[in-house]
Amino acid sequence: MMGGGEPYTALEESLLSGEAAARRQWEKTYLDVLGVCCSAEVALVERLLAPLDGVRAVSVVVPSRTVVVEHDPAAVSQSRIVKVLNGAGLEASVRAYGSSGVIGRWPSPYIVACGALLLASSFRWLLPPLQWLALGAACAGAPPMLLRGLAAASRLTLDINILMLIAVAGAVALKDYAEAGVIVFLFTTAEWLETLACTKASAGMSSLMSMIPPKAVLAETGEVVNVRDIGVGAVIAVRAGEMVPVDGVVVDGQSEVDERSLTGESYPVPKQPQSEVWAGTLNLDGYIAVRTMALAENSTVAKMERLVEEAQQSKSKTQRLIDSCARYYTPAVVVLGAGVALLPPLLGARDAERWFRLALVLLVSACPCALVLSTPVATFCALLTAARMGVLVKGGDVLESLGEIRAVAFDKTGTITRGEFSVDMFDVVGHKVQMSYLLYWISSIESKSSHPMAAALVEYAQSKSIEPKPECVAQFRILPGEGIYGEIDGKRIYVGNKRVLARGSSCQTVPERMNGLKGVSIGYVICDGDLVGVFSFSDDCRTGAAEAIRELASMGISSVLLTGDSAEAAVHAQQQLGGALEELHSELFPEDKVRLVGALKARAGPTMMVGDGMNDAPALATADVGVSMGISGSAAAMETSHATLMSSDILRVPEAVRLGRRARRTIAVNMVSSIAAKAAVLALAVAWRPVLWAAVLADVGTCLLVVLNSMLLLGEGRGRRGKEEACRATARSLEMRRSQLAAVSPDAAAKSVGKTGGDASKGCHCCHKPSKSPEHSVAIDVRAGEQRESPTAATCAPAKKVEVTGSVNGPAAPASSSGASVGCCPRETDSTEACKKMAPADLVLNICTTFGL
Ligand SMILES: Nc1ncnc2c1ncn2[C@@H]1O[C@H](COP(=O)(O)OP(=O)(O)OP(=O)(O)O)[C@@H](O)[C@H]1O
Ligand SMILES: [Mg+2]
Ligand SMILES: [Zn+2]
Repeated sequence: MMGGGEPYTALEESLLSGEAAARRQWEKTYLDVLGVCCSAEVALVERLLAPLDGVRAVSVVVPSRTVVVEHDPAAVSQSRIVKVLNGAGLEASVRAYGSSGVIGRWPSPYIVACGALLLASSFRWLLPPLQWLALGAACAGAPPMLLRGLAAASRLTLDINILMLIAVAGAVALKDYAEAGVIVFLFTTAEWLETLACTKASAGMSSLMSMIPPKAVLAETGEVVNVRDIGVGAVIAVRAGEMVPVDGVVVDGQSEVDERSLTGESYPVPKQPQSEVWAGTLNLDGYIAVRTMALAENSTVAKMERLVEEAQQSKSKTQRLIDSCARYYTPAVVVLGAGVALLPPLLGARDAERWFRLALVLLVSACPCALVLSTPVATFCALLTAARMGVLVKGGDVLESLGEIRAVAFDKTGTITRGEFSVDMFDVVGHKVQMSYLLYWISSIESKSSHPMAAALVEYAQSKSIEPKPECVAQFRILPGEGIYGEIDGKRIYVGNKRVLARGSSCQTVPERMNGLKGVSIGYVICDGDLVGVFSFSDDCRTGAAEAIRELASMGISSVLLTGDSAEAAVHAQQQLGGALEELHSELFPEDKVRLVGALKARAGPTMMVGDGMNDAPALATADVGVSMGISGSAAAMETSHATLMSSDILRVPEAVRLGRRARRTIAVNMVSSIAAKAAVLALAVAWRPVLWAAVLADVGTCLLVVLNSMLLLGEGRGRRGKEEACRATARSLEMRRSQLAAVSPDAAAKSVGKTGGDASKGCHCCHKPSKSPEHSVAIDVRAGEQRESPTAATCAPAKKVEVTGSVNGPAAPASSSGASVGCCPRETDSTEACKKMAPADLVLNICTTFGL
């Protein structure tokens, strides 16, 4: 965990009184702490808990008023922690497992008493002694403020509670009891309202946090065990309607699983033996037995939780700026306030009371809480929204960078394309080896590689009833950007592209017939220095890839393709995309990708790189925002990236950029309005009359507005999606089933394709618009192994720069009109505009729903 305290290193652990340390069992407790309202209290919470023995890490999530404590229950119990926090008036309680966090709907008795007394005191014009009730109101509402203020003061921190108490004391000193009562009432009520507003945020957070069921059933014995106690390799039973408790592989049964919690897309994903399933996803129908692949604490969803928590801790650029200013600015204003109160009377000014009031107004206005809240609350809400739509963003910094992106570099294999290759052609060259041997060698070596092409080759061999034997392979090596090498049966074998041909064989001429092939990746097999086999692959673009690139273009973001594959394959992808990409770069080594991303950064500005493979990791790290594809993508890419798309839906890329932009705008609005409100109050005080309650209202009011405005980000992307989302989802799940069907029986798939193909020509099956999307039908045709046709439209191309680096056979194919392939459900850009315009109405709506009106 970052920020709140570092985990013990092994060394420190051993330095701890040996035995005790060894027996330590860390556990995480989630606490609802209603008293946390400002960043000032974060320091307080940390100072309170960190010194306790047995507490390893403390993290405070301000927007959802959650404190996460990692502690050893044997050394310090949950109730002890709660007691310590409540001792400082922080109103802490342990969050029950799976509960939705803060529930306090009703105002505390202090607020009620304060309000009632204040109301009664307003009749003082009838009965003057009633004015004392206002003093009573101030006293009734003050205890929680007083407790927190004292706790902060005793630790030499200056917080909002102290400032407010000074203001109340000042009002009392001026014998203005009504004002004192109003200040206390406004302050406590605003805090309560803020807590209510935060319920939404914390509900969102716990819906992320507590998806994993606490218990699981062992398949063999039927025994119910704690999820934490399940080891790797155990087989657990998951019945219909249950959550999958641990990441694993299905070993028995068949079912459909809703992976929305991870991918943000809710449609049933079919699972059968060998399919991977993830913790936190919902088994919809059917029984499956799952062999676990990770401990519960290492499951993907647990990693996600940790990331969202950590993202809260890592401060963004804007936030750091505010923090560093706040440090100087609060003491400066206290000094200034004292000066304003004392100097003019000392210099002989007549109106001492006015100056004193002015000083109090200055002090209250000095509270930076709205400004300090303006970034973290917005960041938190945006991160939560991102996570819910299946984009895991690792921190506020990344979110801010997302909003600045001017160029996107896409990897080809597995990012723009599906990464599901099919072998179109496989031929033996020469008479040195037989086909069956060749296939046996290749599939054995390839089964040690994780490249998408490897899977296709292994499958191809298996379809010819040849079983790979990876255990017979020696000296296996990956040659980045080229292919692989391995030794089997005493033969030294290279498999890969043209470069491998140059490396491994003396004959460097490409066989005659290979020159005619266009739009496919070609592979070579070299055995002991001789070319012995050639094969060709094809791979299709993902649905939505063209749409995503066009959407980026409409946002003023240019897209380029970086691939390790051949120029022909790059051009083929560009054709399938309808010429949407601005530049193509092919036959790249990993370091070329890094260089090109750097060049793009220098030329176009902040750059995003989207990739999936091992060879993308350095480029991902170089980009301003590196986005890795999918949970099933390469682990290295996921580690080095700044954000991960949990699903393979590439349309999330423009959506994430849009979210980043919205977040930046929200933060700017928050900051400007919180500064403007203070400035207005100060101007009013100087020009007219210092009104203390107005200053308090401006302070707590802007705090509340900042929170509510930030929460608009929680709804981002919801209304706009809906129907079209459902439409795309069904289309995709149909497609998936079809491809599964194709794997089992190509005939059946072809039939089903024929049917849908017919539909596609008439219109989209769900929105009934005439389908103009060649992308749609082509994808299907290719799947079924029918005649492939490129989706080039009849309209001629707009002048677009298509730059192809690397060698190309023949001139680059003309880019087809990018306007031609409109998906069946175009994303309504107009409705996005409408959404933006609705913001003020949204705010009202948000306030109403938040307070249950
Ligand atoms: N396991 C393998 N089997 C056969 N060929 C391979 C293998 N690994 C790599 N190659 C060859 O090397 C080329 C470059 O591989 P690399 O991993 O750098 O890029 P890629 O993943 O194909 O493309 P992209 O960069 O778009 O993801 C591939 O196009 C392929 O021709
Ligand atoms: Mg790749
Ligand atoms: Zn404040």
